Amino acid sequence: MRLVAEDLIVARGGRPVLDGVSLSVAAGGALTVTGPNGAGKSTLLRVLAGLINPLAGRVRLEDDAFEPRERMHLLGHLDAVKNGLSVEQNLRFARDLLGGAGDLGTALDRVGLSALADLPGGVLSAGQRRRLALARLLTAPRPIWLLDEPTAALDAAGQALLVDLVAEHRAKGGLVVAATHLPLGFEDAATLMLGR
Ligand SMILES: Nc1ncnc2c1ncn2[C@@H]1O[C@H](COP(=O)(O)OP(=O)(O)OP(=O)(O)O)[C@@H](O)[C@H]1O
Repeated sequence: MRLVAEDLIVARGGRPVLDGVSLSVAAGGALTVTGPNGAGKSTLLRVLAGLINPLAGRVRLEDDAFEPRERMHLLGHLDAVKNGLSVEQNLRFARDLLGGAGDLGTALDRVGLSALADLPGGVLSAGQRRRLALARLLTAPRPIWLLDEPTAALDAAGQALLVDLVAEHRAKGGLVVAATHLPLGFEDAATLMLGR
């Protein structure tokens, strides 16, 4: 499988944001998208996820029969935690919505949230919410991970966990596109600089 975007031209609010952006990431690969505030990193991830239509250009998967958006996880700025559901219920809801079958307890254990499984999502700290978002990647496996500032709010152990999860995902043939201002420590990641 290969994720390919060709000559994307994207406007938001009537202003040009991306002008002729292309990328190609093979199975097992990682691409880090960098650039100053407002350069269009989040916009690019949303276009890849099929949530924003480009004015021109296209996103496609090579060697894969599915629609790109059916194969992707977008981990965005907002961690989409439902405050009234428990941590485990939140994870079950997301898993079932995405048609996954991963074990909830195993995923919560992996991200360090087992002891909080029965707490309401609304009381989680920012880093704990981000860890819950990482658990969603595990319970509903999809080959393409689109990660927007994935280390935001994560402590050092959480950042190391992210590096491990990404390495395991790539070893299984997954691929990752991550928007970031900080070095993420992903091995052999290519870089796309926007806004230059
Ligand atoms: N819903 C929207 N309506 C209009 N303009 C928008 C909208 N969302 C984003 N933009 C504009 O698109 C441009 C790119 O925004 P985007 O969030 O993709 O940048 P970014 O590179 O991710 O920035 P940051 O580093 O600050 O997170 C910005 O100028 C922003 O103001």
